[in-house]
Amino acid sequence: LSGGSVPQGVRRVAVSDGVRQPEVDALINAARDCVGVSYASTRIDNTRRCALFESLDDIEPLIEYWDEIGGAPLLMLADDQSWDDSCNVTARAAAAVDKFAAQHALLKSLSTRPTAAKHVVAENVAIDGSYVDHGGDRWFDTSRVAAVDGLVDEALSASLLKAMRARPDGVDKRSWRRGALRDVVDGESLSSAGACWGLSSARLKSLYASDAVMELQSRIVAYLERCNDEVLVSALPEAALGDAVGPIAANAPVHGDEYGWHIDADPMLLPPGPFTDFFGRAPNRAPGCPRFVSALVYPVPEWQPDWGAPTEFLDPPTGETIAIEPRPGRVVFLDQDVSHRVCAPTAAACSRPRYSLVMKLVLHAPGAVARFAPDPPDTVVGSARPPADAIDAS
Ligand SMILES: O=C(O)CCC(=O)C(=O)O
Ligand SMILES: [Fe+2]
Repeated sequence: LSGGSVPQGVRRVAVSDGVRQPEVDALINAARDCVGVSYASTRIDNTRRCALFESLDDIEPLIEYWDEIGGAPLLMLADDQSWDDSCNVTARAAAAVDKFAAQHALLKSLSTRPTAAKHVVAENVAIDGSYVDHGGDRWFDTSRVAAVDGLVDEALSASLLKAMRARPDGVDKRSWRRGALRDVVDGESLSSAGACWGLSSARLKSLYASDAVMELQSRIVAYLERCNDEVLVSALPEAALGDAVGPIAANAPVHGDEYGWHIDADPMLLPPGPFTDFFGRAPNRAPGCPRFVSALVYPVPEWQPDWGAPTEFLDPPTGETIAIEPRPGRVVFLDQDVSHRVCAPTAAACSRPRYSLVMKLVLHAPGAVARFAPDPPDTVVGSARPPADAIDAS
């Protein structure tokens, strides 16, 4: 423990190098105002931006206070012990960081099973291009949407449909309800992107635990592991958007429904919480930062082309759109910050719902951008066509 001895009545706070000195000063002021204790700072090594407070029983009020005064995302941790000179504060901080991650399922990897399933990347689209400034770097960024066929076979489709209590010929009103929670994030608030048949959160919870969904998830993870040298795939944790946005969603659009554009989530727009405290706030696809990806499946036994109901994607700068056809066995991967919408089935589909199941994933690739489709994309929509200077730079 560096910094030597401190005066009576003063405790220490250990801060990692990622926290600049003005922030350390602000933190000490906040602690004085909120906890009523004088802190002296000492530096520690940790790759996370974090601050560990000596002998502090309850850090929650300080975290709330920090958010209220608009402090930047910072992992604030409390050590219930006081530190004597033999105390290895760096190791104590590392243990506290790991404990926090485990508590909030921030880096919990999903299980994977090797599968024989052959897959084909049927659509590989770049959309919504723009320059991004982050952490002193500037780059041309595009979102990706990819349709992968063959990951889901007929047997898995059938068991997914069963687990969803989904009847192919019409919505089963004992399990499905109108205007069920639509887990979309519009700017900062949850909003409705159209009334849709959906499942209650209790049903979604048991659906998420079903063998069929676990099998689907493990195939998706196996695919993502094949796409990346090194990747940790986790389910969207409650720590990111609260318990209103779970790791799974289910939809049953029928003819006559209307839907608006929405995004599933944007890591740059997350509310303050354990997720942002731990990872900070970074644009989706920033290298080394969490990538929010949805994996969408259509577990329908058959779907005729004239029944319609594609998932549509929007390029906001140009207004161009691209439609991806629903197909049994297809998995559509999309960046969660891409604007998209459900299209209702045509009259030809009669009362048949075009079911979809959405898995919300967070991909972590150390130092890199986690991938879910090969580079380069096959289709480039609207603003995703790189400007000449972006090509020059690469
Ligand atoms: O079913 C679809 O086409 C898309 C569903 C969707 O975007 C969602 O549930 O967030
Ligand atoms: Fe969505």
